[in-house]
Amino acid sequence: MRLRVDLLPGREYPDVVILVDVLRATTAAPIVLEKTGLFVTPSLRAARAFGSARSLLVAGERDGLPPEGFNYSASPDDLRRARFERDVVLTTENGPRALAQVVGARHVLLGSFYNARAVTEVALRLATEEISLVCAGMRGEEAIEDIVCAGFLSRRIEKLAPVEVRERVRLSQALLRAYADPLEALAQSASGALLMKLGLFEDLAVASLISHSSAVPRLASTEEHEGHPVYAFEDANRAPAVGAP
Ligand SMILES: O=C(O)[C@H](CS(=O)(=O)O)OP(=O)(O)O
Ligand SMILES: [Mg+2]
Repeated sequence: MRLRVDLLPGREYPDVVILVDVLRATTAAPIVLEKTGLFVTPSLRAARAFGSARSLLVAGERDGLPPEGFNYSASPDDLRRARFERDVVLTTENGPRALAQVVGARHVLLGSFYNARAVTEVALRLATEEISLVCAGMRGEEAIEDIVCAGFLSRRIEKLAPVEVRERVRLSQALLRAYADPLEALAQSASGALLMKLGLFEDLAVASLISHSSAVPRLASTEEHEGHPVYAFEDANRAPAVGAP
């Protein structure tokens, strides 16, 4: 089994992808999915239209803040406290765009520090040839927090199973070692700086918590809404096993 890290999305993915967008999409996703159904889209327009067509709650951000008319922001701290009466459609700037680049993989999972143990175990259960940890990045550039998290997840996977490791796995693990803890890495990242400027330090604190959720968002289906993709997720830890009767 091969283990790879991509600092940004950008190739064909044959088997299992763990998409990593620590600040904040793939931290928010398991938090929502623990409580209700989850859809993700890169498009603000599609989020609004799909949300109103299906009577969903709309969550997300642009420039770190919830767009007008949204029920929730992308804040993991707020979402942890929320009680959802309906399913949620989430749109953020980087994670959903990165998602659009990995949907060809056999299995697409969303991972972060927050669901680290669960997502690595599910990835190992599903994979037959390769696990790719794909960092979402920020506005097309590499993001420290995603690479450090990829280092963390790859180290866990290496402890759990024999894997053939590609060079960038070592690179991500070296970056992981450069920080005393995940929170320090998050605080030094561009996304972290933006969120702290907005007074959202608690989001960094929540995003650096390790294995607080056993929810593993797995891409279940994709549909078009007004010309934009909308991705439906299920919890791989609750859905029936692949191939089960
Ligand atoms: O959740 C977010 O706020 C980020 C945008 S930023 O990096 O904080 O500006 O979106 P994401 O898609 O989760 O990277
Ligand atoms: Mg991000």
